[in-house]
Amino acid sequence: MKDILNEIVDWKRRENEHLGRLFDGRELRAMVDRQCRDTPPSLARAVAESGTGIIAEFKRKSPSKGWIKADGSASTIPLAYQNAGAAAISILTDERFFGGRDEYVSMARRSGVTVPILYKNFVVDESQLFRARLCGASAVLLIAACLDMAQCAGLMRTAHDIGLEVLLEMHSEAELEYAALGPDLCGINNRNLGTFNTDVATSLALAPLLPGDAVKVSESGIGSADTVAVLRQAGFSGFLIGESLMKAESPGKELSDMINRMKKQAGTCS
Ligand SMILES: O=P(O)(O)OC[C@@H](O)[C@@H](O)c1c[nH]c2ccccc12
Repeated sequence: MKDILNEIVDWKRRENEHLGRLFDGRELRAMVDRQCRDTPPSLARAVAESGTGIIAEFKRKSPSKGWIKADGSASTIPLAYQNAGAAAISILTDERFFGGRDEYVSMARRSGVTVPILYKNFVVDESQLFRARLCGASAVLLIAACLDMAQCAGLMRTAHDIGLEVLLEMHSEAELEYAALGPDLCGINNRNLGTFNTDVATSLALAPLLPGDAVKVSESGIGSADTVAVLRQAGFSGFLIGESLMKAESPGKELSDMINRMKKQAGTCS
């Protein structure tokens, strides 16, 4: 089977080259310096301090599932997530594989989303960081499997320089060494990006090996309040949830039902 991650990263490099002909990195950086004087809301704080810890994802399509919600609107769904109690929103901005766009972040902001927004893409080049900041994101995802340690450290430095936080995604014990770079949040992806299969056991196995003071986020394959409870018990304070919400007729309502179940469970425990 062809490794999907390799295919995506190859494409990303070509796409960056093409986009770089329209605006090069230096121009984008100058635009950031001129236009972005605000301090975006902190994803790490939102996750650590919110009651739910849920980062609800706007994802219209995926390589494993195809179209999940082709007509899903970035002007209504992220805001519905926020109203349902999401701590933060994740927005897929890759177009070819996930049906996303940078504009979806600005559309969500314009619709009234004030919680932190995670810019979700396969970042391999700093021009993507500038684009993330320009469209209104608070944080970017960096994926250990796409970057060597030096590249990852460099991108993290640039992200911090322009006021973005970093959620660093890891998937295997070998990748945990990247956590020493000091990201704002440490993510464990339950999905193998080679095959796209998910298994929450990945988070449970790796959590004890992460630095004790890391803000820990479990990503992918989370579909119920029970799973969130198990992950919370294992030390996670953030839960990145996409498909199980997006495939519902009303993603906002689905999230609100899940949060109600979480609250009921917390009530029975105390
Ligand atoms: O839809 P799910 O299984 O709830 O997963 C959400 C999110 O974790 C997933 O979209 C994701 C995690 N890391 C990524 C990296 C790139 C693209 C997508 C992802």
